[in-house]
Amino acid sequence: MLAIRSLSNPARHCLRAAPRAAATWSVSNKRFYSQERVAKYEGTKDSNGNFLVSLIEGDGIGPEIAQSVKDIFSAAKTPIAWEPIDVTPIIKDGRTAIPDAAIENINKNKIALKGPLATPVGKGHVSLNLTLRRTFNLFANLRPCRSVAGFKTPYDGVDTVLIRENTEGEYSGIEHVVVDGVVQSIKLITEEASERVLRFAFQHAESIGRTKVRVVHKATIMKMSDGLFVNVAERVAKDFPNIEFDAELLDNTCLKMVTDPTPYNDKVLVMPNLYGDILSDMCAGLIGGLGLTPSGNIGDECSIFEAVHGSAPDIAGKGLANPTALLLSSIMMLRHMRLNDHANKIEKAIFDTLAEGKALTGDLGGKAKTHEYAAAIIGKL
Ligand SMILES: NC(=O)C1=CN([C@@H]2O[C@H](COP(=O)(O)OP(=O)(O)OC[C@H]3O[C@@H](n4cnc5c(N)ncnc54)[C@H](O)[C@@H]3O)[C@@H](O)[C@H]2O)C=CC1
Ligand SMILES: O=C(O)CCC(=O)C(=O)O
Repeated sequence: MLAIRSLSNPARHCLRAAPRAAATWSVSNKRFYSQERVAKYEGTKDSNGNFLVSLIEGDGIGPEIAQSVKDIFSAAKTPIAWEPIDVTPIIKDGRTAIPDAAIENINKNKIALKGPLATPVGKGHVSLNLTLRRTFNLFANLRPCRSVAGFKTPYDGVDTVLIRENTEGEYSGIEHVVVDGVVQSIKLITEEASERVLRFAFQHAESIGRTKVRVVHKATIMKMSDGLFVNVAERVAKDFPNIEFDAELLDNTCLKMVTDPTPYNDKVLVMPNLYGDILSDMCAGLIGGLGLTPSGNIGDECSIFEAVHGSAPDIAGKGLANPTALLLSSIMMLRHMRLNDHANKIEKAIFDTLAEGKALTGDLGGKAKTHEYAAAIIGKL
């Protein structure tokens, strides 16, 4: 019997908020969301007609790579006005929370760009990255990963698209001590959150012209939690007859991807939270590292774009960081805002700079400092 009284406040809240998940293990036919359910951006503008975007510079290398984005956007005359916000955590009702002013700002602008936020290991405040995703119900984490033309790695032609459930699963943060020396961490999977991210995955496949969706899971072991995720996937797939659907065990996916990732180039992969976190770092390794991979946290009301990587404390403050991942995240953001011409222009300058290879940062084998690489991109706009 689960000792709910011994749980922390957030854990009690989560369990109470999800009674259906605990009680219902078979999948009903109920539709939570229509097929047309897609995140839409309707932005706010300042008096100069620029779109207002909330900016969280983040920790470690965050301010350095955010500076590159600001410089390049400014040089490219992108119609964006940044509103810097402070997400230093506060304690509200006994839980770690984002300050009200930051929440109001993101709710107003509907869109944010975020640098990495550091989380203490094994102690201290809960992850602010996860708190932001939950606060704004950013249910899908879209993580594309594509080989950079002209930059050679052992893998050619990688083009994976990974979608990660972003609000629950192994990252629900429900943990407690059962007795001394025994702790329990709960993986919470709900039919509702599974359906919304799975539906998003099928819709995304359609929107980018991919004909296959593959769910990645371990329902052989986690029969109820991953089993529910896979069951919902099978049901949602029926609404997308033009998309081929199948399922694969996570360990098999890892093996196959590091052997030859190209068979994944025609698919959208969708999976529970933790698997997506790990697999997306692995994909980054295939194309040259974390300095290159972007992501978008997509919700119905707001969306927050960020690099896949963290705060890189080992290189922070030295001007060595590669800003490409945050830059490509900001390109995803511009496309989400339907500013495609601006996105295309900056993206071309980034890829031309990488292909030329004269001003690469250290992680890509070059000697350029962050600002020198950014200057090279500006020179190609
Ligand atoms: N979404 C987020 O904000 C994330 C935050 N984190 C946080 O970041 C902190 C550090 O975590 P780590 O495990 O060290 O992972 P990390 O992603 O910060 O760094 C891993 C390795 O990749 C390198 N790297 C990462 N980004 C780079 C870039 N842009 N340019 C060049 N090299 C780069 C680092 O130098 C390091 O060697 C932790 O506090 C963690 O909680 C970690 C992952 C995601
Ligand atoms: O919040 C963190 O500390 C890391 C989270 C993370 O790696 C991610 O979810 O992308």
